[in-house]
Amino acid sequence: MSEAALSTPGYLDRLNPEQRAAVLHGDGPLLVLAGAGSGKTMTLAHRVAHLIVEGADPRRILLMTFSRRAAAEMRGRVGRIAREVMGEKAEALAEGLTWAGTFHAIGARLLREQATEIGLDPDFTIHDREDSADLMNLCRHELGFSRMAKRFPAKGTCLAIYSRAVNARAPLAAALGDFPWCAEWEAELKALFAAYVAAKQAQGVLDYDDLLLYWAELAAEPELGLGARFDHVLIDEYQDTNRVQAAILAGLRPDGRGVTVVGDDAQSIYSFRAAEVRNILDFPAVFSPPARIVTLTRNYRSTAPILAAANAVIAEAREGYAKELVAERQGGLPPLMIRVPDEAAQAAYVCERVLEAREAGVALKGQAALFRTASHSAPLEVELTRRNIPFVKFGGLKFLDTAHVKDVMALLRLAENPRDRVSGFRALRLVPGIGPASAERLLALLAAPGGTEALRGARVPARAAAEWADFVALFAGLRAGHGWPADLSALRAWYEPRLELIHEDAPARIADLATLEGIAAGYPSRARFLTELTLDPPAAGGDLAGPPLLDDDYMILSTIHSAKGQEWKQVFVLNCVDGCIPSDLATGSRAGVEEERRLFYVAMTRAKDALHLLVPARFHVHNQAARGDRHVHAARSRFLSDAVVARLAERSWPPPPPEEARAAPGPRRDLAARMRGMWE
Ligand SMILES: Nc1ncnc2c1ncn2[C@@H]1O[C@H](COP(=O)(O)OP(=O)(O)OP(=O)(O)O)[C@@H](O)[C@H]1O
Repeated sequence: MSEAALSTPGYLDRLNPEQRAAVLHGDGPLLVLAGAGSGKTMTLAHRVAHLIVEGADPRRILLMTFSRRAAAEMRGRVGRIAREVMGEKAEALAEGLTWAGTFHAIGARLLREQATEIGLDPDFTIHDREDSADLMNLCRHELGFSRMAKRFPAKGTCLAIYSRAVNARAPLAAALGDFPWCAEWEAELKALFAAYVAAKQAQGVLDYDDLLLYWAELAAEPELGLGARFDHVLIDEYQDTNRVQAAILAGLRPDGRGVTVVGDDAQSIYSFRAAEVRNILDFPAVFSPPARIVTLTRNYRSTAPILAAANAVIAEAREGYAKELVAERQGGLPPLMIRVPDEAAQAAYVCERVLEAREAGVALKGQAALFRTASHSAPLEVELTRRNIPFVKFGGLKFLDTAHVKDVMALLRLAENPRDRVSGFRALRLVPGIGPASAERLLALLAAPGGTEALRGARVPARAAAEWADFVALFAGLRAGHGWPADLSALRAWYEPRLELIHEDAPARIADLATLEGIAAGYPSRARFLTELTLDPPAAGGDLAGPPLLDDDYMILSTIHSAKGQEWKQVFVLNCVDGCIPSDLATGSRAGVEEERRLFYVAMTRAKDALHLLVPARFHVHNQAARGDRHVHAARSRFLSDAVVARLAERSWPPPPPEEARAAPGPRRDLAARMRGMWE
């Protein structure tokens, strides 16, 4: 051990023996198999800090997390731990941890740096899922598949099949096993995917999957030297990685030296993105000698009764999970299963309990309502607003999905890469009078060398003529670059007056763009900004807000997927009924139901002190025509089996009226007698 570590013997004392073993493990491959709330994030942060304390160069540590937020938190934690040991100079070292981020964001940076060596344009732009579906649609149209006698799969389905095939590294026929209704189109889909790949390459765009695919190829070529750039590779939430990600790791570190992966097979919830739980189960045997496994089974988060109920849920999983978690925190009340008549009552119940807890000193930020699908929280959002309880919602409609933000991003992307047709198509049509046909023609001009100049003299429809010169001036400025985020200010100055002409709610949209400019200032360049935001869009207002909002207290509303890795003192799980969880979209297959069970387990294990599982007797059917009023009567979720319910306390809410109010026989107001009385 180095002197620094010896002089501070207390620095790993707060860890338990298994956690400490994981932190102190040497150079061979390591798998930390950690149950919910067992301190895996904490252990990983200590391991990184320990490596730095021991002299590792932080710039040669590759740390992959599930979200940008998780990476930022991890950097903060590492910095704090290292500072305890090394004092102020740790600050600079932790800041050197520049290769911490999501797989996709790191892939994008590495590919840009090595672009010219692997035949990529270093100015490539990245398409989000929607842009990718649009490009797929364009190819589908150009191949004549949109005019087939029999209906050809829609653009989103085509993209899903493509993505499944490449991420699972499976032949198309195998990927079609998950889309049996499309199997008859195998030959056409193959032609379509070839055209899609050619279009992406011609336009200098990469989609999400490409970032991993190209990276896997790059990592597999030792002479390109990627593996030699890093001494340590650490990956969090390994249960949610897919085969391509496993291939990247294998390429970077064929012998497993310096590799640490951390995860929990019982929390694997992303198979719909081709995540492969076998990655973590098979990890030790990939290496020879096999990786060391450290198992963390002490749960520090939840009280014993909450953990007992969560353990009972996962015990019914089809595959057995090896770790039965043991609670460190004894005492506490059993989780509540609350029966409510409907979602309005559910919302009222949550609000009452939240306010009650706040009176008792639990901050709103320590309380969260979790739900399977973003739309499930709508009645609660109304009730919270009515009662003036501030909240921030994670998951669901993203800030970047709004039309005006997409417009701005498209124009910035086109300035970055004038060959990007999907972005160009959107951006050019912002000029009033430019329709689809003109946009196509102008894009062809723009894609040729000297394109920006060619735009100046381009023929445009008469209706667009007045605005055209302004647009070209803006675009030429953006191409040349005013600096960052000055580009965005220039763009806003052009776009916002136009927004005011089109939209009644322009002020709100302009406020969004001001927020966007605030975020932009946090990135060193336009390319980094576009890349990072496209890959990991801010999930909620809270993600975007600067310090003022962060000082406020607000409750958290989150989809269960977005709640991964987090914890709160009091947790409400909404709509614990069949059809919501498990979602009726998943009940078609056993694997689907098993994944929903793990999702329910993730939700329950977020709670530290209090857990409320809400079971409305009827719930509103979502995805129906606007203002539709279909309700269904709901059955308690199948995951709340008798064995699980035995570990819960059951209540009805609102409570039945007191005995005496109910007891009086006969009608409370005898209107019939009044009617008779009129004639007496
Ligand atoms: N050795 C320990 N002593 C005391 N508290 C601990 C210890 N290890 C972890 N904790 C606490 O337990 C809680 C859970 O830790 P952490 O978030 O790291 O768990 P996790 O395994 O990443 O959870 P999950 O996978 O469920 O998201 C945190 O509040 C953390 O501070």
